[in-house]
Amino acid sequence: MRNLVIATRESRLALWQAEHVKALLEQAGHGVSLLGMTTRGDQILDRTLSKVGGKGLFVKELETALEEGRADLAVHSLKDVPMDLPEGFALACVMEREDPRDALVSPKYATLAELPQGALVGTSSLRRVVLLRALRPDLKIEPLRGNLDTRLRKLDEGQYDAIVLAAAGLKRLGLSQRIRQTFEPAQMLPSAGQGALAIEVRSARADLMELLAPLADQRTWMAVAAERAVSRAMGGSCSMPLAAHASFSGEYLQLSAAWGDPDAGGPLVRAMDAAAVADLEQAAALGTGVAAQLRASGAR
Ligand SMILES: NCc1[nH]cc(CCC(=O)O)c1CC(=O)O
Repeated sequence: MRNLVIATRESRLALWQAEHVKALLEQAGHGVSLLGMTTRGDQILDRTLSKVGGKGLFVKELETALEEGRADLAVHSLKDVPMDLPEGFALACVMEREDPRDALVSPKYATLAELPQGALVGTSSLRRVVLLRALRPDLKIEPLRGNLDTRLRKLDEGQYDAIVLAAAGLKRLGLSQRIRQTFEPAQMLPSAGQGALAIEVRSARADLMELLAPLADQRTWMAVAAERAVSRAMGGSCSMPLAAHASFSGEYLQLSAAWGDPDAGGPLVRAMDAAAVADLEQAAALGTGVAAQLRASGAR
């Protein structure tokens, strides 16, 4: 029996996710321990992430631990993983997806529609800002940063009338009773990879690739491969308000994407397509095609 070390951020959500993978590996007979660490993304709490360097901020320190052999694997919310991993790193697997939708949390109001004119909504992503603006142009939308507990505390202190965040994080932490409304993808399209967990290793570790393969959920992996191909083709970074969501209906993978101009506040550009998809390459091709449609409709 080998001992595996999981590098993880120390937010409650990141620790839950690392513990989840640890439990699965232990069930498979492996010894597992966690190596907790703080990333730049956790330290910078006063600025919108898109302004300070984006997704990589949450994964860099974990990759250094893998590189230095202090850890074997890193567990990430796939949404936070850059489209192209640095040379020498690879995703060993993408796991079963939790709820991919966004959720409204509010002490006072049960739905977005119930919010009064000009109500103050907190959210941390440009994607949510442009999608919220499209649904309710009257709302006042302010940045909201910090881990889940911090965001909920700011709401409870009365700094916002409502906040919008990922349902998956709330559900994983046993906070689903705080969700007042879950937005269907047609209403508020999720971010590429939202709700899915991914395990990153050094590409050279074929032993780990094999050991982790049973944790993969192939259909989730294909769906997020299509979503991430949209982001990649659009030059995706989190400074781009881009949404992409795919789900299977039988053999068919249905992919929708939306892009909004953060400055102009103009209309959203939307695109969708579906195809029979049986592997990651076909899934990525579907995503590339949808990105081309977005561009043809004016997305940059
Ligand atoms: N960017 C932070 C982040 N990364 C992953 C999740 C939620 C869990 C998930 O999407 O898997 C969140 C919180 C949020 O967006 O509200």
